Amino acid sequence: MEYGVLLHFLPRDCTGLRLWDGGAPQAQYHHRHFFFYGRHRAPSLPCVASASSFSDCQPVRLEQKRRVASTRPEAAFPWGCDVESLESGQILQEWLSSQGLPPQKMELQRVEAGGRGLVAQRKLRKGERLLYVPSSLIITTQSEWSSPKAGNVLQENGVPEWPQLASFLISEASQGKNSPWSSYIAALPQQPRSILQWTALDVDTYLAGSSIKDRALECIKDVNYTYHDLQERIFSRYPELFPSKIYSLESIKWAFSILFSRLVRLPSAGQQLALVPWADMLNHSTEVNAFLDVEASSKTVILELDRAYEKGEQVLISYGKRSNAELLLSYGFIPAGPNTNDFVEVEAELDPRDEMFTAKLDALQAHGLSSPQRFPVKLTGLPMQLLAFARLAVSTSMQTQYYSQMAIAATEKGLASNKQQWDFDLEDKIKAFQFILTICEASISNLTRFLKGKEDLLGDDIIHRGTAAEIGRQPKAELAVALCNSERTILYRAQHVLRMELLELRAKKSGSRLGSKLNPPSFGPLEKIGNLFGVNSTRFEPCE
Ligand SMILES: C[S@@+](CC[C@H](N)C(=O)[O-])C[C@H]1O[C@@H](n2cnc3c(N)ncnc32)[C@H](O)[C@@H]1O
Repeated sequence: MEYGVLLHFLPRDCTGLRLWDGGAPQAQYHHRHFFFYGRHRAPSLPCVASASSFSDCQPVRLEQKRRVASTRPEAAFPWGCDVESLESGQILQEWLSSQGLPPQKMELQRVEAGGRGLVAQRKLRKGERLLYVPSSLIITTQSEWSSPKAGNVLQENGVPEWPQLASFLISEASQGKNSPWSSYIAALPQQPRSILQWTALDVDTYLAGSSIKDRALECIKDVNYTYHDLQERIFSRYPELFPSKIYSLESIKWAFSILFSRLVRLPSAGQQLALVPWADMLNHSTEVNAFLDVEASSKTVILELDRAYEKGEQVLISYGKRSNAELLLSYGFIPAGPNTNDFVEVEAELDPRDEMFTAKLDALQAHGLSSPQRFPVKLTGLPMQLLAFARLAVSTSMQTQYYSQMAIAATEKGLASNKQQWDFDLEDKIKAFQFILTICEASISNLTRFLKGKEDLLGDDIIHRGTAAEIGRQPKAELAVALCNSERTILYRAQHVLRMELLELRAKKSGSRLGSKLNPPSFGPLEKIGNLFGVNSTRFEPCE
């Protein structure tokens, strides 16, 4: 995963689509940038308030919740099904079989977390290959439109893949039974669970405590901008092909939510983006490493199992190495249990009262960074880049030539080329660790304040629940609480490590032997994923 991606995990590229090449080379559920013509050209949107207009971390009041509930939009289109509908799934499977999908070893069933999922009908071996969805049954930008003229207009106007695929879905959905994809579309949820189903007020209300709030608002805004761009440049110019009643903001949001939560990238097909019917009924697990891809010999989409399954067990795949916040944004859920890919973004900034502020800022900007700058604190460790930034921020040196070295070390590239950077003065090291501890503690306070405010709304017990079973039905407040709890867990771990580190450093400074007597920290139920911050392990690690 690119470092830059972690800092701006919905990367913006105003020239059009920029895809996020995250994680492993295998196929991943692919939620990335779909921006059409660039937000600067877009009209301002009354339905989406700007991030800065929202207050931070206000306790949520019941009246506010009622207001949110009463403004929730009704589905403005007749297609799709209830998120738990097995009947439409059955019809889908029959249609797929008639079109060449071979007999399956999994069956669509209701599952505890995730609505519907694919369940093994017999014992499945590790390494076994499943699915074999023929290429004629997958949707890509190359798929033929039932209304070829509409498809051609988008191609001729250079509309990027994401808005093209979204328009394809709407076009086919609007054809009803006349579309060859009608059985697929009928089995898609009418209310897919991405962040696009949240209003800006929902985000402001429920994600006020989380580092993800601004990203969520940006994401909603971006889809709004994309809709307005499409409307202005395509739909309004060809109203007979793109009637405004059908190509509405609501249907664009539905289509993007479907893409957010179901689109995959197929590595062996030149990284092609695709919707793969049937395969997209598989739910995600943070603990598996199985992905979809095209099998060269059969030219079909397959899943190779990375573990065995018993009959009746739900088969799971990986949507990629996603943090809980990313899973909430794209897929609308928070996984149960620890997620080793989880991280929370913290914001580090230079002190504007520092007399060397301008020189330090210049050094950062010369290397593509800024102040404030966001860094991902992962469940598995703190980023070394953050330590480099902290070192620059607390440096009392007037020697500006060192600033550049520190700024380089705060970037992904600089880290590899400068291994000597951590040999800095003990006093500066203490200050740098204290700087990071203060940032983490400020975020912890923010989250704690938010979670306390939520108690009124959710009842005392909910703060301690947050399991997949409870959040299976996805009330927004519960998702927000689960997210804030997971973010706070990461920050508590970081806080613990930093405090231990500071104790050691201060002991070293005062010549005491205390440092050598410290025990490795214990993380209770999270111990399962390893003593990640034990004294011998790396506490700071490079961002991937
Ligand atoms: C690719 S679809 C999977 C099929 C989906 N369950 C269905 O019935 O259409 C992705 C969606 O499934 C749900 N999902 C997947 N994995 C999940 C999990 N581990 N926990 C809760 N929901 C999950 C989320 O709503 C997500 O947006």
